[in-house]
Amino acid sequence: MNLVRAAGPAFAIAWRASRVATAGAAALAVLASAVPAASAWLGKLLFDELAAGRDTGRIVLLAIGSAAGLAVTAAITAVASYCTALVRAKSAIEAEDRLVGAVGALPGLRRLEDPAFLDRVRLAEQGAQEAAPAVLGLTVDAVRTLIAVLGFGGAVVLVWPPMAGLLAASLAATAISQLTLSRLRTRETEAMMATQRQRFLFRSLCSDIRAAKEIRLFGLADLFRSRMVTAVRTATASECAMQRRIAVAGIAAAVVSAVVAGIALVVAATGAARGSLSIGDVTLFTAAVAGIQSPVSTLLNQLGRAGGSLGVFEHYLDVVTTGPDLVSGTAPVPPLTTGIELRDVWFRYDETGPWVLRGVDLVLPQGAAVGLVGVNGAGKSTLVKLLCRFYDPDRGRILWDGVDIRGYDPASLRARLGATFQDFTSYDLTAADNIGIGDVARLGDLDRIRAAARLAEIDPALSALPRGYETLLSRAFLDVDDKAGAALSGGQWQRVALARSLMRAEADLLILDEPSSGMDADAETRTHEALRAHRAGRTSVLISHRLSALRGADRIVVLGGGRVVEQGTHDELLTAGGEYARLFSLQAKGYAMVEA
Ligand SMILES: Nc1ncnc2c1ncn2[C@@H]1O[C@H](COP(=O)(O)OP(=O)(O)OP(=O)(O)O)[C@@H](O)[C@H]1O
Repeated sequence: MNLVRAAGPAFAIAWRASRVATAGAAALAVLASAVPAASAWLGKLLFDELAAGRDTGRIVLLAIGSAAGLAVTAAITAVASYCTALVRAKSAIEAEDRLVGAVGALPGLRRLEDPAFLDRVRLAEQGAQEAAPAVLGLTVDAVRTLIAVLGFGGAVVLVWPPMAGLLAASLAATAISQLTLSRLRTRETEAMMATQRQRFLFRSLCSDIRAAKEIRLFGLADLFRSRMVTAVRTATASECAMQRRIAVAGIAAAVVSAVVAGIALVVAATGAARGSLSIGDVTLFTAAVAGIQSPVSTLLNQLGRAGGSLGVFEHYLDVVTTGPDLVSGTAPVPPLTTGIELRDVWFRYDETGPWVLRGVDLVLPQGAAVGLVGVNGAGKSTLVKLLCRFYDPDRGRILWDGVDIRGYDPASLRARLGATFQDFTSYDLTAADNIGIGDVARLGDLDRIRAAARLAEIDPALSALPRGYETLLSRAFLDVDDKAGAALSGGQWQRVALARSLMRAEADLLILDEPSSGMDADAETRTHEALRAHRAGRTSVLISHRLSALRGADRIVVLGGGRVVEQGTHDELLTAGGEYARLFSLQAKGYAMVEA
């Protein structure tokens, strides 16, 4: 059962997060639960003394004792609540840390592209926050209930034994309804994930600055809003149906409890009228029925909630225990001496999808600058992703100096690469950090950062920012300090991304996927001149649709139909008159027409 599999790890999170607060919350809650029974017993003695009309001093003492019990319960409960809040806050940090760590440790990209896995991560976040406090609350309530049942149960059995059976029946009914509801809640949460995904997608689109221009220009706001509202309506209708079921179950449980309490009162009152029970017995008996019913129904309620939370927590356990999405060796990657070879590499993004690479054979000799060419969708970026080992080929092998890269530790492989991706990231960090994170070990090395920025032709622009390299490249804090941030243009961001990849000056392989697509003609020419000098004698792959940028490459490889269709130097390929020559002359013709 879910509850059993998940309860131990959930409690372990609370325990690891704070032993003192967890133990404190449990001990105090248990202590607080013992006081009402003692208080009720003092109440019984008080009423018996009153009925007998004995010693006033004793009556006062019993009254004070009974009242003090209430005050002590309230004080202990308040401290226990504080400890529980502490456990909740610390467990959330502990669980989130493990969750983010587990997702970040996945070596490949496949799981992160799987919507079902992403839903699971979202559910895991929810489960991570709720499960540990829920289990702690459940444990505390279970002990409390046990004490209350033992404390009050004796009184019930002594006064009228059949009452115990009646109580047990009413509690069993509540237990069944709560457990059914908890299962329903979990199933409901899981079933609504696709709708929720749609809802958040459209909601975030409506306020996303990157989409704002197109949304306004194409008048998409109403379309996206209505799609979001449809998703919200579906989710809300489902939530309302669930709440209706919860309400019906709650009414049924309340009716059963009231009937049982009513029977208890009738039994006690007729017993007292007949003289078989004292007034104290009556107060104790009625207090006992309420004293058992209340904690047991709280426990069952808690059981229902914990069941729901633990059901969701199962997703957390699945995510944090998920195995790596790439099977790898642990050996560190040695420096490249001969070259990298792709041997009959086949690849597709999913098992039923079309093949993107269909038997690529390619050698990237050590020290050679290789240019990669192909029409949109030819598979150039995919090939780069395989070189970085974000995925493994479905067939064939990629060899690093003759050794399959699957035998190496992926982190060690990536430490030997420098790369600018076509869809690079713009980080809300300072200019220095935006470049420095390209080599985390040199994050504070401003000389190195500036050298990389100079190579990418972005140093003057960054130096001129209000706080130079310490300026935050984000508008997130401009409301509190007008010098706190700065916005860069698309081409400037691209140069920052390029500088980031150049931080690893000693990289064994430098990959540049369209590093200058957003730059103006001047900047592009200068950047490619600088890169040409930088790439000389280094192993590099440059992808560019601007074929003139690849002219100086030691080898140009043309991808087509998922294979290498031709390769050679610029001159050799022009002479061959194949695909490259066709593309090159098309571009050259375009420039000639512009000049004419
Ligand atoms: N993450 C992905 N999941 C599924 N299919 C993908 C994914 N990324 C790319 N593809 C598909 O793989 C094919 C090759 O894409 P890729 O990005 O490698 O092409 P490319 O040669 O770099 O194109 P471009 O010149 O437009 O950048 C395309 O048909 C694309 O739809």
